[in-house]
Amino acid sequence: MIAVGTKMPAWVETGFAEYQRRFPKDMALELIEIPAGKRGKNADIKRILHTEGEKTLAAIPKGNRIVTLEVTGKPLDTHQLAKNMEKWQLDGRDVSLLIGGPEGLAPECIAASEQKWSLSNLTLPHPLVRIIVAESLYRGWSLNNNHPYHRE
Ligand SMILES: C[S@@+](CC[C@H](N)C(=O)[O-])C[C@H]1O[C@@H](n2cnc3c(N)ncnc32)[C@H](O)[C@@H]1O
Repeated sequence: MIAVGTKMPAWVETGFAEYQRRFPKDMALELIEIPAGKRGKNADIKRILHTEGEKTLAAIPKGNRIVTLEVTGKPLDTHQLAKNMEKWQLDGRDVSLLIGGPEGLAPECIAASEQKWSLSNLTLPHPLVRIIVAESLYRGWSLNNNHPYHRE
């Protein structure tokens, strides 16, 4: 997971860590935080987004599948997500899940995206998105591995 924003409040760190620690070693969830640009009164948001986008793209290991979290992306229920995860695993490439900052992802990140995943029609705060994505992936893993965490 590559997410814009650092120094998250304790509840975000705790919530994310709670799911991150559950992943098995062969499907580890790693978090790379990209510092958000300073959004002062006369901030040039376009330039800030561009810088965040460049840093985000630079953080993606070569050859990774790029999946962007976007409100306007494709919604996936838990079974569809689990199937996607199986496909990702069979394909063999690691997956970089990109989460934007206050104004969203930079156009260059959206252009590089191979798959756009929407969690809801609601615009969610980016700190919360990390936790929801971690939990959803863990639930997908539990479904694929007959782990009792996911119940119908
Ligand atoms: C506060 S939102 C950005 C809002 C911005 N106006 C936009 O439309 O992208 C910050 C980031 O959280 C993620 N995000 C927020 N809501 C989401 C949703 N419903 N589905 C998927 N990702 C979401 C996206 O990666 C977004 O770039």
